[in-house]
Amino acid sequence: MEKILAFGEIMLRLSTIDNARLDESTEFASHYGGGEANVAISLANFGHQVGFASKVPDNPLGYAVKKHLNKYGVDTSSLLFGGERLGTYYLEKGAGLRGTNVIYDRAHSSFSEMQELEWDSIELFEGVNIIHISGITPALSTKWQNLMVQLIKKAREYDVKVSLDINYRGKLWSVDECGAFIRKIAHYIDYCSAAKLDALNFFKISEKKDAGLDYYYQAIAESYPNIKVFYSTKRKVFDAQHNQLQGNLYQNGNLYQSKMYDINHIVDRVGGGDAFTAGILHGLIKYDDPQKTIDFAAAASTLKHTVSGDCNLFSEKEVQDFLDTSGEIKR
Ligand SMILES: O=C(O)C(=O)C[C@H](O)[C@H](O)CO
Repeated sequence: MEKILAFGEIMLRLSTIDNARLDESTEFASHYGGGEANVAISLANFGHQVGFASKVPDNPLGYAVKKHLNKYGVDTSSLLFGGERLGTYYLEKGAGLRGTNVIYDRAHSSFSEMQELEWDSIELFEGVNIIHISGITPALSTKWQNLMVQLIKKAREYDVKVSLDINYRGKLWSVDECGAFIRKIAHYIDYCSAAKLDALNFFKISEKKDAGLDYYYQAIAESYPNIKVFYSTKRKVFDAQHNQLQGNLYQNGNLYQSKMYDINHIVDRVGGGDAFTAGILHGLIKYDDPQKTIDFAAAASTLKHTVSGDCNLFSEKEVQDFLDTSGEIKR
């Protein structure tokens, strides 16, 4: 069985209730969030062997994170304890035309303050086939940019494939900073989330009139033939509760697309991309069929929009049932 190791920061998420503004909120719903942790949990729910490497404070807040991950079957033997605080983020939930707003409170967190990779590489990569990382971690500090390069190179030494979700976060760093970093590590990546804007902004591909997504993937692959799989979602936002979503997967020179889902009652959109990424990794590991993989990933992401919190809570069978029945009552 393949083992995946997700690596990144996990945070406490405090969300406003009933779409209240943050400054008038007297109570918050609490969840845990973090792009890579969300992927780990979703993969565990699909039945994979998955670990999560991070650092949280050595206090009840950190222990609660461990319990949260363990509840879904995520291995926490690489979860370190120490440092000052658990990163937090606030989510002011949007409604109608008012979009959701994220406010980070993660400076000086145990994870972001790490000065070196505190793991023993042999233990960290023991039995691991794929490491999943995202562009959120290097956005935390220049120190983390250096550490990520070290981590990725180590992963390659141990013959571990590298999955990167670019996950650009404009509140953490600039497009230029992100692009410079992505181009620095791109030669070491096997699977990469990227859409047209990522191709233009981060891989510096020139825009070509009327070119389809496959043109951009092919152009990136010419410079980085090591990237075997590209994937992205195409999203049309009507308002905070109504989006359309379609999945794209580029493999072996071909573009595969899912159907376009009309999600007209969004409960919580955050983590939808992570659910999609987990669906892609699941498909790459389990199905030797790119069309099946993209159909599964888009369905998994669509289902995620129906539950609160960052994590996708559906099993492989539930996603498969949804693909087969599309929302019918099951009796
Ligand atoms: O934005 C971040 O840094 C997070 O990791 C929080 C959320 O979990 C993430 O954005 C969801 O993809």
